Amino acid sequence: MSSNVKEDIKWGIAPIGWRNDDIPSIGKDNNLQQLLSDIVVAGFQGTEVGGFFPGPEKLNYELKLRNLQIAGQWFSSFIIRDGIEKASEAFEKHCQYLHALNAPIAVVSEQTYTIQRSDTANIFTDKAHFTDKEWDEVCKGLNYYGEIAAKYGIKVAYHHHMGTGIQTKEETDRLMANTDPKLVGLLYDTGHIAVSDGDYMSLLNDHIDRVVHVHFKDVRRNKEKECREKGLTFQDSFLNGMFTVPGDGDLDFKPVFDKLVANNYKGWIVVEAEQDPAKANPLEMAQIAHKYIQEHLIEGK
Ligand SMILES: O=C1C[C@@H](O)[C@H](O)[C@@H](O)C1=O
Ligand SMILES: [Co+2]
Repeated sequence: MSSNVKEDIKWGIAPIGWRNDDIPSIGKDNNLQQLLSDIVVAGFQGTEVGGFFPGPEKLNYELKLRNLQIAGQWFSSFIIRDGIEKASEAFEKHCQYLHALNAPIAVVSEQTYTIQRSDTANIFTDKAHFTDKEWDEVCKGLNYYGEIAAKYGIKVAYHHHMGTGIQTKEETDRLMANTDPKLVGLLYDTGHIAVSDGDYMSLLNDHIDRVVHVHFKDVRRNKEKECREKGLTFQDSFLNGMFTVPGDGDLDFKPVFDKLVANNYKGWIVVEAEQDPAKANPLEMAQIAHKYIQEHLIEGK
């Protein structure tokens, strides 16, 4: 059965185009009210929580004024570094915050050993790796996160991510094979898998039944090539324009969207494109994405 596109799929855009959690100085003048109002102007239904967002009371107030919803929030997990018990305590607080926002998704990434915030590591060659014992610990911990999240009516969406121990399709296959489908879902991020592996359809095709959340991140392949040749860090790569919004880069989102719809995907698709807001006006980028989605993906469905 296919999705009913209008009812089953919600469209969001992430704060990362306005302000970047990994480099707080980027876009620091874009405040919450401005960001949320831009999202409404561009025509999206919601967003994810950014690192600078306030507590639930103030945030719910600002969201209600604009009829916006929260899809979820990134959680930096340290199961390997801190052990399952301590990591789970932090995760439970995360779920309580999401629950107060009525948000359905906890985006999880195991950040032990990640190089995504390094000032020197080459994002294309220096990624993290886990030992077999660490893999077992992460999978066990993620299953436990799934149980915690379920108490709050929330789903765990695991985010494969450049620079981390779970980046490639092969690594994501291993994660999916060793976690419980009822407890751990997959966040499919087009941009991360396209830069990691080149091919971005195989991951979706093989794990479509586990996908509970989606990030639409486009890639400028010429910029990616330049960044790869220079051996840049993750931050320098996105500041040099490696990522952009759908419709502005080289990925084809049509087969991705068609696959999701054909498989009866129900949930959020969040546009997420980290760039330098001083070079790429966030509202203009949001409008480009919205136009592309309407004209190339939704129309005719
Ligand atoms: O989902 C994401 C959250 C960001 O903080 C991260 O660095 C970005 O690349 C991403 O895909
Ligand atoms: Co993402």
